[in-house]
Amino acid sequence: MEDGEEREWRAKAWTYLSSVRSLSPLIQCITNFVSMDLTANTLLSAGASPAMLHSPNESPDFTPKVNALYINVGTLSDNWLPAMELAAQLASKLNKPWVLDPVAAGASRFRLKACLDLISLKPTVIRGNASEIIALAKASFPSTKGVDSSHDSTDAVEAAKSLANSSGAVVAVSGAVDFVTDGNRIVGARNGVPMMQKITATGCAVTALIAAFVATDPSHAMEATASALAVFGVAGELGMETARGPASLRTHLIDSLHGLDQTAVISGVKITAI
Ligand SMILES: Nc1ncnc2c1ncn2[C@@H]1O[C@H](COP(=O)(O)OP(=O)(O)O)[C@@H](O)[C@H]1O
Ligand SMILES: Cc1ncsc1CCOP(=O)(O)O
Ligand SMILES: [Mg+2]
Repeated sequence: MEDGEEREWRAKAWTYLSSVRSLSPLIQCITNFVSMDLTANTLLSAGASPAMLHSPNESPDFTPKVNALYINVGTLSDNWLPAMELAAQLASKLNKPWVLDPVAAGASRFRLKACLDLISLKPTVIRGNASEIIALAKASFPSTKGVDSSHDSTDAVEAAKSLANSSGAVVAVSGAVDFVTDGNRIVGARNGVPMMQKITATGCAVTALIAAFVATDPSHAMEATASALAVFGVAGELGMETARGPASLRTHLIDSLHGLDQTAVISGVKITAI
């Protein structure tokens, strides 16, 4: 039987999705080439307004207008890093929420240092898979195979707490259970289906969705983050009912996210305190 706290989380998740739909927050995405399409479509289907603008020449004009910034280092190259740093600096200075996806953080020294430098610019939320969060917490190379995790999310709970405490960010570790912590509290979202790991960029897309949820309520980043992860998971579960494999799940997930109603969210979201 569900307790009052679980019920509150279900209602909260629906409130966040409804706010994204009614406010349609503008999300600046500086993200990797692999994920651009799925990320933009995920944001659109949730009701947000994505803009993949990454030139350092336009961030001074554009970043002040956005509701949140999303930075993802997936296909990092030398010339993109200054653009990411400039946008992050602007967002921090303007008190706008910004969210980091540290793709493959432990795969190379360049990537690890880039992620740690970005974290020094005070992201509101960091969302990675277990291997990425462990690499960042240990600040050690080499510790990640590539973009896919070689750890379970439960292996990274202590690393997530430690990274949240050292960075001041809310930290989310995705996996079979998505854990979210501010360094003090921890909650777990038990939504989603394993097949979501077989679609490239679902992690990138859910981090962008976190940015949209946080944009509607920047002072409750932990609640918004857990809600975004659970809602994306519910969309995955519903999409899986008619999907035949990863390719059709990708389509059905986007359709389900767009069509989620109050009953589906209230009955589907599974968030509990750990
Ligand atoms: N075993 C699983 N069961 C259910 N959902 C999962 C599972 N693994 C990943 N997911 C979901 O897939 C999405 C991407 O997570 P993940 O694969 O961990 O990120 P990344 O793509 O960055 O490695 C998240 O929404 C997560 O909740
Ligand atoms: C395959 C790949 N290579 C560089 S970025 C990228 C996409 C990673 O997406 P995700 O972290 O969501 O699986
Ligand atoms: Mg990833």
